[in-house]
Amino acid sequence: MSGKDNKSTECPVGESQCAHIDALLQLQRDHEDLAELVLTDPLTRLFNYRHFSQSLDQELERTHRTGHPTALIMLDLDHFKRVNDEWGHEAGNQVLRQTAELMVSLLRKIDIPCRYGGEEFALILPGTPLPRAVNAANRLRVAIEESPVIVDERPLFITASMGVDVYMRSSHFSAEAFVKQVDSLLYQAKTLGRNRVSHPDLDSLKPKGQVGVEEKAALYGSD
Ligand SMILES: Nc1nc2c(ncn2[C@@H]2O[C@H](COP(=O)(O)OP(=O)(O)OP(=O)(O)O)[C@@H](O)[C@H]2O)c(=O)[nH]1
Repeated sequence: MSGKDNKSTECPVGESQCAHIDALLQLQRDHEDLAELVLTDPLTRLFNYRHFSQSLDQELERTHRTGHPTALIMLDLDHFKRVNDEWGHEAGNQVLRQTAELMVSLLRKIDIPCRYGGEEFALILPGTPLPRAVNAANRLRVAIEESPVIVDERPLFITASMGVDVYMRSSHFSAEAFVKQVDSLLYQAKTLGRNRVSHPDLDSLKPKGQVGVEEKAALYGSD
């Protein structure tokens, strides 16, 4: 701790044990705990819908400012109702927690994994072109498929379906419309048989005519 920090926790009346400072530090801890509670989902410890909504707005604004694309993955566990029905609600909760842990371990520190609701997750990947987001989604899909949850010493296998798309500086629609678009790709993944990642075809995304350097980087990455 620096001398400056020490000074900030000195007792205002010069006593070695200071009730005022203790109370202030406790208040600060309570405030941090509350802030975390407001923004996180208690079951999975991922960010909750409120934080997702705020972060997506911020990241899309950043995309407009900097030109760096924002990718969004919407993920839904497959046949989760069956898991609950056949293995019990607590086993279902265990699956949700393990899926969240896999997300955190496979994503970058700057990515924003959120529990969107129920068995649906939303992952914001700042500064990520579409092919990289699709790779990340597929890595996660395979990890989920290959990591059964152990319940009473028995393996419970689960799979996930995902939709992925990217928001670019040239995208002029709302965050809500973006989520809806990615959600419909997720729906497509479900109807195509589940345990898959649906995304726009890169060729169909190609802008007509000359492709700008920035747009090219957003679509394909800069390397
Ligand atoms: N254990 C547990 N179950 C949950 C939680 N939140 C939602 N669910 C369950 O998730 C299930 C979702 O079921 P559906 O929406 O029918 O979807 P599904 O069975 O996954 O089917 P598809 O999405 O079409 O593959 C329901 O049974 C909900 O009760 C939770 O926090 N814990």
